[in-house]
Amino acid sequence: MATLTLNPALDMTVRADGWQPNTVNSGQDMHLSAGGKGVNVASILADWGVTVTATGLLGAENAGSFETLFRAKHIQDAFIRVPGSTRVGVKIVDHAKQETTDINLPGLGATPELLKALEAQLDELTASHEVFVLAGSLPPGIESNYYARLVAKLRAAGKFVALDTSGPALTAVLNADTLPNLVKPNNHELSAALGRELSSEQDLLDAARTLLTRGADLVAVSQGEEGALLVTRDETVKARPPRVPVVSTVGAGDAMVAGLVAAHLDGLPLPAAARRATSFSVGTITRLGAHLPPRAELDAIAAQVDVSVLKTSDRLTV
Ligand SMILES: Nc1ncnc2c1ncn2[C@@H]1O[C@H](COP(=O)(O)OP(=O)(O)O)[C@@H](O)[C@H]1O
Ligand SMILES: O=P(O)(O)OC[C@H]1O[C@](O)(COP(=O)(O)O)[C@@H](O)[C@@H]1O
Repeated sequence: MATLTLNPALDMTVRADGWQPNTVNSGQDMHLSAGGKGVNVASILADWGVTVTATGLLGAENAGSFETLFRAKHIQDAFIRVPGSTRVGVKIVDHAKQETTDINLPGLGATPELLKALEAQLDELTASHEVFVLAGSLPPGIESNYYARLVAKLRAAGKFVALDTSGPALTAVLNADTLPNLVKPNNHELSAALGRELSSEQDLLDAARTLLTRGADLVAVSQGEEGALLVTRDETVKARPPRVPVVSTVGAGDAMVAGLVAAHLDGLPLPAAARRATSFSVGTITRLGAHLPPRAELDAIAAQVDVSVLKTSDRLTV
């Protein structure tokens, strides 16, 4: 399978317990990790034992930690190198309050020449890969309908396509004629993309079901520590995570996408897919960077995920 990251990020996680805005704070620790949504999905799927190719646009000047990650996890590096440095993603974690604050920057601009090279790379990968994960924001220079057009192209070629993005790029996909097989917005991203407040779980379910009638096969709406709603045309599942000591929530959503793709590859039924995806997310937030814990720890987390199958007509309480 292949992941596409048009806007990777070198995530700088600063631990500053009890930090306050608008004042001077002391930090305890700093950690840099190669990230960005598709990179994280690739990293977690590789931990699970899946053969992964990672493509996209990567700044040539600070590619080292990405290359180290790809080598360590045997991820095939199909990134197009871009002049300049990949953006830094600033993540401030407060272990005392169990809070994570993200500051995501715009990223390196793409040029028509780079997009041409990327298109050729994607065509080559289409010939040899069946599953594609398109993940993360679009950098400057890429039109907001980029994913929408790519989803149509990949699905016309018979590929399984998963999408995790936000903002205008998500709006464009959700309004297009061809939807991805799997879409995983969080509740805020889905509200913003549809331009209306989805304030109850019933609102989220209704929105998800509309996307299913328009061609998606699985809509997973994640809701942070509340868990996630996973909806197919036949079934609706709510997966609630166990409470864990959170090191950083960065990568929680990417881990969920990775878990859902791993479940798809194994043909798991929806409740088992929900359990696996949630265990991947919870396992990831107990450590820095997008990495799965050892198998025994992951299995123990999976056993603690609360999965309930809802009737289509069930009204949920928030
Ligand atoms: N604080 C938390 N405690 C336990 N599980 C969490 C927490 N935050 C996120 N998760 C798990 O990670 C999943 C994805 O998280 P979410 O924050 O919704 O994704 P995203 O990173 O895309 O916004 C959730 O469905 C949940 O299972
Ligand atoms: O591409 P975007 O939307 O700007 O997000 C980039 C950020 O998302 C991450 O992939 C984490 O995503 P999630 O926490 O949503 O799983 C970071 O590694 C990266 O800094």
